[in-house]
Amino acid sequence: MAHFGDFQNEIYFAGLSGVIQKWPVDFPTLEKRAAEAMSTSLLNYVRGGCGDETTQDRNASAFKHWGMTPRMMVDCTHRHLDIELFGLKLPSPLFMAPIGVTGLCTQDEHGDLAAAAASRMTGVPLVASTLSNDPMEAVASELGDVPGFFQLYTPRDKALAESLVHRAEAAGFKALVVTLDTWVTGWRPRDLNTGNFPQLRGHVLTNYTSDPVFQRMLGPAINDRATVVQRWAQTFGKVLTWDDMAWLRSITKLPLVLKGICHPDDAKRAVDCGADAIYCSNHGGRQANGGIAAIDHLPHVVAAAGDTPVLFDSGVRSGTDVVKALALGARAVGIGRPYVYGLALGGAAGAAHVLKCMLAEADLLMAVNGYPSIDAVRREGAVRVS
Ligand SMILES: Cc1cc2nc3c(=O)[nH]c(=O)nc-3n(C[C@H](O)[C@H](O)[C@H](O)COP(=O)(O)O)c2cc1C
Ligand SMILES: O=C(O)C(=O)c1ccccc1
Repeated sequence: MAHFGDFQNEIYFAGLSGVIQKWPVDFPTLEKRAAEAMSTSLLNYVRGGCGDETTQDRNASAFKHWGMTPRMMVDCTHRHLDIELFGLKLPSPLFMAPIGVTGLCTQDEHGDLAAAAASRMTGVPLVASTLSNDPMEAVASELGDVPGFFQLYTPRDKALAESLVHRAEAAGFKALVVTLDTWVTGWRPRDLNTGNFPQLRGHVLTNYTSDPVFQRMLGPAINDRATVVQRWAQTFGKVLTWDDMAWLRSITKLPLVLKGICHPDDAKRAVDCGADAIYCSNHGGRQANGGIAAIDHLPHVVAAAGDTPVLFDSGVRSGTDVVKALALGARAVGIGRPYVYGLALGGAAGAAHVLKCMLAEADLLMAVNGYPSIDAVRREGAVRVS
């Protein structure tokens, strides 16, 4: 696995000496280039959010309202970006958020394997989505020695839910991330106007069709796409309440992470119910419109979570954003759309490039800010500017 110093050599020092990267190093150019490479329908699905996209726009722009203060006369020759999470030592605080259509984002439609390969190339853990073109076992094996986490969309059928979780454990995933905010899809005008929902066209359902419980539910109809989609839609989104926590806790020994928590009281409740980590996120502004930016929720969620680690995503577009989220208390920081655009442009290598740029920028910012470690970043914090 490459070291950050290598990423600095590969991207930053190479740039200083006149080497031009194959793919952009900044998000706006990356998105523009990816938009040229992707089909309109896939681009709409990935880029879009809910309603008039106010929440989604706020997610990214709110990072500008947080500022950090540099410290001088600190030896930052060597920075330490490693973190501990679930007893695992991770080389950096970055992770890849679960994205249900990564499978469709490469030419060969094996984008889930490409995302896993990018994880292996960079050491940045992947949270593998339930919605996948390749079975989770294949994704896990592509990760090599880099730990991966499995994201669960909890089916209404409990036997199916338990089967997916047991498969994730057997495949070697190191944590279970249960997404709470998407038992039903948000109001997404771009997709509604074009009738474009990849899952409802039979894509990314391989974790279901490869599952023995789902196969039993369907019988011979497992080979009939229309029936698969219909049964999937019937079972997709269990309405979870706090009463389900005991059941969720009972079906796995893996660390349990609750994704989609934005309210401090929900964070407290999650900790009381035995969650091992809180994942503060508003699903990249794709579920509930009219909300405040996820990064503005983060400090309150962190305060409420106490010693329980808080993961964060939604709106992270640069290494600077990564450092700000850490300064506001996140233990680990996830990115969504940026690595998907990398995948669309250059497969595994393209996604790895995006991750390397994030890490190289974050590392360099820590160097010039006089923050030698993540502890130092957290200690210095970030302040809200009007
Ligand atoms: C195209 C797309 C598909 C997504 N699919 C999933 C998913 O399958 N499971 C999940 O928990 N979150 C999913 N998300 C939400 C991401 O995990 C993450 O919360 C969000 O993308 C972070 O925001 P960002 O894209 O602004 O970085 C998806 C997001 C996008 C853009
Ligand atoms: O597109 C998404 O954000 C997503 O996660 C999803 C998953 C299943 C159904 C609808 C949306």
